[in-house]
Amino acid sequence: MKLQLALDLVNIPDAIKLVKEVEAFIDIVEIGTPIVINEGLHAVKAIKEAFPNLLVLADLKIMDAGGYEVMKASEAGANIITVLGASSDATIKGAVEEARKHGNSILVDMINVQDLEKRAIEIDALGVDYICVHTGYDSQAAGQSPFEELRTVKRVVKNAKTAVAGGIKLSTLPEVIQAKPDLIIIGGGITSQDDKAGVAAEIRQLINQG
Ligand SMILES: O=C([C@H](O)CO)[C@H](O)[C@H](O)COP(=O)(O)O
Repeated sequence: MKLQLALDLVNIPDAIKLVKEVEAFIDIVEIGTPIVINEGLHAVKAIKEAFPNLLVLADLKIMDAGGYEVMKASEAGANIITVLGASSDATIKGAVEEARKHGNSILVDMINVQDLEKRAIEIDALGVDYICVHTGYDSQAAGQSPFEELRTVKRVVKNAKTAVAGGIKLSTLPEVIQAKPDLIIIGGGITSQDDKAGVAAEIRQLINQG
């Protein structure tokens, strides 16, 4: 199980400062959608240059023009790029094809997909690297969590790795670990804590214990 730190509500200098605090405990840094909106792909480039040994995920949530947008993110230094599960098969196939040219990976974000089981099976056949269940901020605010959806994708996905995101914190991590996803994505559960390094270390320890 790998750990991805999601950075969403920071600018580039604060993102670098934050990653420095926890870099020993994480595998992947996510440049979240809000950062990309604020700073563009420069944020991906800056983080990759500052932390060449960490994998960088660009959370573009691509919905169309899969090949082109994956190309631009790859040129900026991203190792993993996100595409929405609700996008067309053609978009997902284009994204995968382009990612392969750069030795990169595609994570499909299943946020708000209505028939999760059916779409996960379809997407699993398209050769993507990760299928990620995700309860977005707005659904988290309405009291939702991604744990049941994680169990669904773990049951039906046979080829891709599985990932989970959406409000995960230290107290809910054991339930997530029990389902054994390949990738656990945590944003606010680390970034909004006073002792970020301490919490990240505890999270890493729990994940390592599996
Ligand atoms: O993808 C995300 C969200 O849609 C904002 O872009 C977050 O990175 C993801 O939800 C993880 O963050 P937390 O929910 O704070 O753990």
